[in-house]
Amino acid sequence: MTPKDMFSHLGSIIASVMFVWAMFQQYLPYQLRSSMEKYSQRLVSLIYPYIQIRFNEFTGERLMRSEAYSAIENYLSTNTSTQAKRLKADVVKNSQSLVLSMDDHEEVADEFKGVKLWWASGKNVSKIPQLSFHPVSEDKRFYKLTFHRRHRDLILGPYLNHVLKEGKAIKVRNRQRKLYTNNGSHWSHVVFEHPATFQTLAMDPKMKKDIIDDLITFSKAEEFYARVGRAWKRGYLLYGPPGTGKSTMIAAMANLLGYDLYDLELTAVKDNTELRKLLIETSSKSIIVIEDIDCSLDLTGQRRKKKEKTEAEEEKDPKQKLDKEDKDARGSQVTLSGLLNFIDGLWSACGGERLIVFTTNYVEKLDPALIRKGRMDKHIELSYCRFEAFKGLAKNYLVLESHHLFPKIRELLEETNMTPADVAEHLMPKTILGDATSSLENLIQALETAKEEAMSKAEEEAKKTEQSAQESKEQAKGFVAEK
Ligand SMILES: Nc1ncnc2c1ncn2[C@@H]1O[C@H](COP(=O)(O)OP(=O)(O)OP(=O)(O)O)[C@@H](O)[C@H]1O
Repeated sequence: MTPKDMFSHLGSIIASVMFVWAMFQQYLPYQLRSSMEKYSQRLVSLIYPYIQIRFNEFTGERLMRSEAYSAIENYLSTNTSTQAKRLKADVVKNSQSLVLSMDDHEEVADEFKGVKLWWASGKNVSKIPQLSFHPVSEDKRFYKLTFHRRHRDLILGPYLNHVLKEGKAIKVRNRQRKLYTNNGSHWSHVVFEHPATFQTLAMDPKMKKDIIDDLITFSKAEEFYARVGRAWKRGYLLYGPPGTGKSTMIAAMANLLGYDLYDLELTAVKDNTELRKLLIETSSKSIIVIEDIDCSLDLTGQRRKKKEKTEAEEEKDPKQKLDKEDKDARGSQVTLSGLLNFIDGLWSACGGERLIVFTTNYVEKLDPALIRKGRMDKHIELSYCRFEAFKGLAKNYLVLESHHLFPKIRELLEETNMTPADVAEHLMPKTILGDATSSLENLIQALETAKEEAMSKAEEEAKKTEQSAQESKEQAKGFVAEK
């Protein structure tokens, strides 16, 4: 039989089937037709070895958009862009990127633990016009999952859990993140769009890797925390001089994990009750940040007095002086024990993962109770810029992996304390046409000046110490002579 004959044969079979189907539709009474359809479906399901599950887009009496449908949509968005031939693209509310999903009546295959299954998207067009106050589409969309019945337990249990979890995680990754700040006992938010990432953060690469690993392990450790009966939280203490990247690192953490940020201004919180209310309102997958914890909180139970801050410290960090004066003027009765209570106890009342990050410029001033392990699990020192961190900055700012001025810079950075913020400032091109060499020369000059200043300061201090030692020696001599 030639292919042409085959097609004409097939054509006549289709024509006969269509004819029988038309007769069936037209002449059989409705009741007989529906019971025939019912029994034929039962017969097919006896022979047909596949199970099908349908997930409708809208469910319930009030026709709410189904969470399962939207999780599946997100889950399939990763598969569809590579497999499906017809895709739909949309900007979903609160999402930061275009979401691709398969178009109606498309099918994609998936595999789970060696088992193959199929997802198909479908649409029933409603024939009856609907009157509803709810945002109901007239087209009823659904996903249909098909799999062999011998894999029933695997698919209905672990696979569907995996799809829902993964789908929700994709949604979280794609959503627009928010930066919350508290105004008294209320949070208000803006869209969080800080460009800092761990890639742009200049620090020792080993230390950086260690922090990234720690964060990722934490974010995937839901089962572990549930098994050992601990609240899913982790505390980080970031300390180091101003301009060493503490705030930048927090932004990089939020970007890495896709978490929201809650910037908690403790001095604006009236008391422990208000603090509890604010913290309970934080959502899961968030980082709660308390910056400059040493200035925000009275570590002894009473507000600190201005004079406690030595002049030298204030000179070193004028921002803190201003902050503190401002805070003293407003006042807050949040106590250390209130904060500790929350960190220890109340976490358990809130589900989901949370990171709490404290920052300080003066770690030695913090009450040991606040930073002991278990409360602040990881202490991270952000320090002056050394050569490894500089290489990161040079790569980001100047797109340079090496340069003949690098050895000189290495030498100077080992001898001089300059913050990454200052180094970065010198690497910024001064003119649009500024080249890398002139930026590096600028930096060398700044480092040499800083080195000279540090040396003359040290000399001055040595002189002062010698002078006061001399004075006390003479005083002692006079005292002995008087006697
Ligand atoms: N390690 C770093 N890598 C890249 N850029 C940095 C780093 N440290 C600081 N910077 C740059 O310097 C600026 C100030 O840094 P940042 O605010 O993160 O410092 P900080 O330690 O939080 O200071 P403060 O204690 O005053 O709040 C940032 O905008 C960032 O561009």
